[in-house]
Amino acid sequence: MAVYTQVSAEKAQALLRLYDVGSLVSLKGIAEGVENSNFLLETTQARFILTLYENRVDPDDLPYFHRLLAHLHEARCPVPRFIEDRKGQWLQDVAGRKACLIEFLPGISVSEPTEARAAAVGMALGQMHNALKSFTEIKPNPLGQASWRSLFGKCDAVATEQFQPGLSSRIERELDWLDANWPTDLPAVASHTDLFPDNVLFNGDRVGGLIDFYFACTELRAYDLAVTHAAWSFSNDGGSCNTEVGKALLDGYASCGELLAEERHALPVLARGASLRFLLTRLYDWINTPADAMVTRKDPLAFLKRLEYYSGVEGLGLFL
Ligand SMILES: Nc1ncnc2c1ncn2[C@@H]1O[C@H](COP(=O)(O)OP(=O)(O)OP(=O)(O)O)[C@@H](O)[C@H]1O
Ligand SMILES: N[C@@H](CCO)C(=O)O
Repeated sequence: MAVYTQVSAEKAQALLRLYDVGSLVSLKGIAEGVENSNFLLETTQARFILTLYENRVDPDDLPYFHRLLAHLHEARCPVPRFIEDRKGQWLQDVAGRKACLIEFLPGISVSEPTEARAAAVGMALGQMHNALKSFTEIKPNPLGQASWRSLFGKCDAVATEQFQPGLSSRIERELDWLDANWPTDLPAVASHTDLFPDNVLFNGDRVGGLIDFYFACTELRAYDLAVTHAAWSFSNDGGSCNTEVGKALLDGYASCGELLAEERHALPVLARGASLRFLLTRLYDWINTPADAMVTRKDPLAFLKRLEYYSGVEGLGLFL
């Protein structure tokens, strides 16, 4: 349940008095998500998402996310807008947290992607990267390739071995391999870097919303595509790869965005990197989140399985 900070009806009413969006009808905590506290807030005029930023989002990064979403909205990409109050303020203080009122986008997130939906997501990602060519602000990726060794260093060695014997040496080998093979000269653009199925809202097979931009940063755009491939083309546990879904995603991307031959060539390496990134962040969270915490811990091994798949012969064939 991702409601870490409670918001009373009185506090929500006081917040809404700053805006010109009607008065409070209902306020419900949203169970999905693990990073922030999210509420579905309905007024006499419309529905909104009220997000309170918890410890994992640096408030200093919020203006970047605001400018990024404004740019994408201007370019007609399906992203939610931050709502401004009567004074033009979009950032508020609610219950001791930085908070924003955000446009509600209708749609459902899917748990079993089809080829049609994977193609639509690929197209939406390609369109987004195109639109962001004119967004020139640079924000380094705090979870980029250069950070993975030190992130692994923060995962307790004993707990890692207890989690799965041999995992430490497998990760060490992969870190070395990625250091030696990581591409550096590919096009970079502001990227989502976490476009998992739970961050895409569909109306039928049409993408109605791309949400949760709080990992957005400047990255190799083909890495963003590789993350999306790793997130969409496997069963949740990583045990099986749906090659047709993966192909539909890549074809959708190439039809709307730009995929240079050297970017396609680098995808096997980037997909291994993407798998290691989520293996490491999930491992770190697994070790450091108490088993009885309110948050559901995500399985790191689901991304070890993806890593092994991408490292094998079958994995290479995915991107030809
Ligand atoms: N703009 C929006 N329109 C409609 N629903 C939304 C919107 N933003 C968020 N939601 C709903 O709230 C849920 C949680 O949002 P989000 O994924 O941003 O949470 P989070 O805690 O920041 O993220 P995560 O744990 O996925 O990193 C989503 O799964 C979705 O159901
Ligand atoms: N998408 C991430 C969670 C943080 O956004 C994961 O599945 O590990």
